[in-house]
Amino acid sequence: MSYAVKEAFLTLQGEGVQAGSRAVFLRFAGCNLWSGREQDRATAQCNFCDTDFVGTDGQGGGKFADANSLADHVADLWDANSDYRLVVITGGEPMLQLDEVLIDALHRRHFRVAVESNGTLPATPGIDWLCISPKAGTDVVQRRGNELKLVWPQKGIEPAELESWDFDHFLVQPMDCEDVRASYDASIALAMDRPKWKLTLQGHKVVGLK
Ligand SMILES: C[S@@+](CC[C@H](N)C(=O)[O-])C[C@H]1O[C@@H](n2cnc3c(N)ncnc32)[C@H](O)[C@@H]1O
Ligand SMILES: Nc1nc2[nH]cc(C(=O)O)c2c(=O)[nH]1
Ligand code: SF4
Ligand SMILES: [Mg+2]
Repeated sequence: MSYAVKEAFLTLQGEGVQAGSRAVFLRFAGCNLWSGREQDRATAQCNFCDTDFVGTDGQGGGKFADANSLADHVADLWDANSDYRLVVITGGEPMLQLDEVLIDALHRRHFRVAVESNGTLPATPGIDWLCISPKAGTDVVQRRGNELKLVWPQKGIEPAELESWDFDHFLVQPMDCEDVRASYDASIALAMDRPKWKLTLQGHKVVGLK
């Protein structure tokens, strides 16, 4: 299978329980909840996205003919430092393209494979670290993983109803928007109110990383 990659780059994971970890980010093009066009944002199923995932024109992006060529590209970005290899596969929605052939190819190159997904598609087997971030009004079929990351506030989601899902960590992440102070306050209130939830911040934005 071929893969459409918006961008791929080396950075530190900015979000969630693995925040601070050196990682190659592999951002697939395309999403099933928004076209990525600004004129469609208001009517999209997910309308607060902070990411450009349209096309294959970003840094380190392109079309890759097969899993081995894409896994080689990821390994090149990691460079000579060989231990603790981590790739974070995101998007867009990575489950539209991620298959077991690619996961196997990354494992053969000694990567741990982390994935960020909206949970509306079943997770591909073989993922080492799965983060699911539910979106209001969507049918989340993937209710098991390592971390559940709720962007907050979102009308139409009740945190209490997510607490029976099978995750090791329940995280609340302030929505980046015009009134980010209000998102901080709402997220602090949730974590103070419901001790199952931990506050996570988008650290890469604070320190100026991609
Ligand atoms: C761009 S999404 C790509 C992966 C997948 N489509 C998803 O939504 O989980 C990566 C992460 O950024 C989060 N995110 C997107 N827009 C955000 C915003 N405005 N503020 C905070 N987090 C945001 C998503 O919820 C998700 O956890
Ligand atoms: N540094 C950094 N960490 C991230 N964690 C999740 C991200 C994403 O866009 O999926 C992201 C991102 O875009 N950059
Ligand atoms: S599901 Fe993820 S990639 Fe798609 S629009 Fe929402 S935040 Fe962006
Ligand atoms: Mg991001």
